[in-house]
Amino acid sequence: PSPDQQPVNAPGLTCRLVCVLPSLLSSDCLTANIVKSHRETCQYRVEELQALRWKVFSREEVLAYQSKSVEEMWQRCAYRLTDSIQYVVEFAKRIDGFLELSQNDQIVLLKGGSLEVVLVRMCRSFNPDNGTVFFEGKYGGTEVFKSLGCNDLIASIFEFSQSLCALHLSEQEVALFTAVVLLNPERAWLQDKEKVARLHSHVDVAFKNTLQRSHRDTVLSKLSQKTLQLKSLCSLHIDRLRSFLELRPLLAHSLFPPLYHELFTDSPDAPLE
Ligand SMILES: N#Cc1cc2c(cc1C(F)(C(F)(F)F)C(F)(F)F)CC[C@H]1N(C(=O)[C@H]3CC[C@H](C(=O)O)CC3)CC[C@@]21S(=O)(=O)c1ccc(F)cc1
Repeated sequence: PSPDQQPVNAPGLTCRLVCVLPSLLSSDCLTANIVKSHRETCQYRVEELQALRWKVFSREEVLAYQSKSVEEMWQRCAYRLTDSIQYVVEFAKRIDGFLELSQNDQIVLLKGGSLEVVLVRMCRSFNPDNGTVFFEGKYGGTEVFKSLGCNDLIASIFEFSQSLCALHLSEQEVALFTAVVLLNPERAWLQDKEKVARLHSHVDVAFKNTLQRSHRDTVLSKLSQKTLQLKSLCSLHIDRLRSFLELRPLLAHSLFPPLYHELFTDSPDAPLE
């Protein structure tokens, strides 16, 4: 309301509105930016993934996967993961404020959070009705990944997807949750932690506003548990990957894409583009 129109008897209300309004506007703009960035940078649309749920691997196809070598199966997954992570890098770059962070902090956030974002995005390609995930064109259960030799990690990943699906997150909620996961100011080695914390809190407020408007506040507390599970999943991944690589020190460099090395091993080579 312009000054001459404002009701004389409610200066406090008008002032509060004027004070709150810009942050609501900016939080809605940030929400719109994050949801748009998410839609533009997922590999598959959720409608496509749901339409393909009937395409399940046959017994023969599962056996074929199980007869592959450990190396070949890790290589296939590593390439798919590297591919997905490149989409996550693009998602991050489109979030308002991310490119204003220092190059170092952009890389620190992506090294620490890209796998977590991929694991959240995975719930979109997971079918909770039969516990299968979309992989190389069809849906398969944990048995498809048997030759990886890390059944506990695979089982935990499937359980995580199953529990995330139980929250029935909308695309908007997945978008905002992955942005919150990515912009984590607690990542080690951040140069300007305060700047990341400000960006994180803007996204957090936008997420909370969105959830409150759709009466989904209960989801927030459940999602904070999910971030703890993500952390343990990722350390389990590094743990299994390290033991896999220790057995094959020479093979590793030829087996995995450079970006995979840059993100998941302490090797100094292959700068993150
Ligand atoms: N190398 C790998 C690797 C690769 C992947 C995951 C885990 C690992 C590990 F490492 C782990 F967990 F340790 F990191 C594992 F399990 F292999 F060890 C989970 C996310 C998966 N993923 C997806 O689900 C994408 C997410 C984005 C989505 C989109 O954008 O639309 C498309 C589908 C990308 C790679 C992929 S995968 O498809 O190879 C896959 C592998 C194992 C599994 F049990 C289920 C799936």
